[in-house]
Amino acid sequence: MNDFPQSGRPVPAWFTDAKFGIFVHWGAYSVSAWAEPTGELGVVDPDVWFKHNPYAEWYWNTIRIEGSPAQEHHRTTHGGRPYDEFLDEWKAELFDPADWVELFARAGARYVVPTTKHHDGIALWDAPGTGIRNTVHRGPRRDLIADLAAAVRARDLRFGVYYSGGIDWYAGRRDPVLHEDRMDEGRPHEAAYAAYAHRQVIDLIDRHSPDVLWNDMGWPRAGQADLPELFSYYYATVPEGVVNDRWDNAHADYLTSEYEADRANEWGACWENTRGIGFSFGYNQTEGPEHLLDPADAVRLLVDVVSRGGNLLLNVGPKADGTLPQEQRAVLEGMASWMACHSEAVHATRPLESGSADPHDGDPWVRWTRDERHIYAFVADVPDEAGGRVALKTRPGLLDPDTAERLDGDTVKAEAGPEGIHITSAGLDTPLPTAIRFATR
Ligand SMILES: C[C@@H]1N[C@H](CNC(=O)c2cc3ccccc3[nH]2)[C@@H](O)[C@H](O)[C@@H]1O
Repeated sequence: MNDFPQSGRPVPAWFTDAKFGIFVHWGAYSVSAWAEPTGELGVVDPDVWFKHNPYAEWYWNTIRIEGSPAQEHHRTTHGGRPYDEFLDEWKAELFDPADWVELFARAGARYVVPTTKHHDGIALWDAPGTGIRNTVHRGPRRDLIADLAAAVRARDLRFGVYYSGGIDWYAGRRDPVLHEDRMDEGRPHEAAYAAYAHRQVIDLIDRHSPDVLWNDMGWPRAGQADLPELFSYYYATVPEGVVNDRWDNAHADYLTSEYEADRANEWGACWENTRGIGFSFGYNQTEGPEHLLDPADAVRLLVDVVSRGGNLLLNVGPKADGTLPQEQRAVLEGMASWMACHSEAVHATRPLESGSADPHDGDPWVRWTRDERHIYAFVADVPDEAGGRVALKTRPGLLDPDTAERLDGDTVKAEAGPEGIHITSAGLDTPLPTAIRFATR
């Protein structure tokens, strides 16, 4: 958990209003595309995590752990050959950034954040200091970041960059990380690496003026004294830019949580929860439907996060050929269908004042958002035997029952009740939430 106050700089309204972003983890690890679907970060026993890492983007680390199933898989499937060869095998021959971005936009995403350099040190652009170990000179032979940035901005979405400043198993020349207690041993802190990383982040700023600087796993100690200058340069270049909280407590415009880890960061003016659609960020071919969110799960996650004042950064892990896995597309398509009539209850809303209306888990499932003139109740899983009738606990006088309207157009009846508002409407017995709009008194 971060034990420092957020920067105090007001978070730009575009970020607080955005509510929903798409993370993209794409790399040489998308060729191996293999991990054990062990479970969620923050739920899996840390003693189990690294040897049975569900993050397919950690493949190079996991195959170097003696006795790991990934090591056995790498031996039997890839003959134990060097990880670096996956960069040359990665062709991205079907990469169509406009197709990706159209789906992201329809799903309701307002920003997109691709990995520019993950822990394996392979850059998805012609990054300074990388020589030919990047996707411009090998494998795809394409500046994947520039191509995606152009498509994102052409669709009027915001563009951010993920950069693994804290871990670089190549430039950092580090042994595998075996346990979270020894995570720091896997991190390079030398001045040479710090200068290398600093120069690359400056290059990304110069090339793309990214709206989000999403660093991961901290920053090399030898370079931390230079971070204030880096952030000043960033804000001078991108006045509405936002910086996340993973710079070793140096600075943050907003805090992040990941799956169930660091959930204590979910407070304050704005925060962001990130996770994959399954248990991995990089594409993992071993994941089946039982490991993935379905559209209702994804919508409920988004609504719950937004109702508590956060953003959701939901990840897609493209295949090596540049296509989005069909099962991940299906989740975003489901979100797009729902968002078509629910966007107003999500984007640019705020949480309700605490105590004015109760969220509820179970049957029914209830969450709330508001804007200047309306309050939105999201309802799901209303038991059938209740005949579609559900009591919403609200502060007396908060809502005008006569103004109730379902955003999907179906009919709803509302009347004042002893604990707030009673609504009666058919078809609320599904896991997919339905929003009911009320005018505020
Ligand atoms: C977005 C996500 N961020 C991860 C950073 N890792 C952690 O924050 C982390 C790993 C871990 C393992 C045990 C206990 C805590 C941990 N945090 C990366 O390691 C992932 O590959 C991915 O990029």
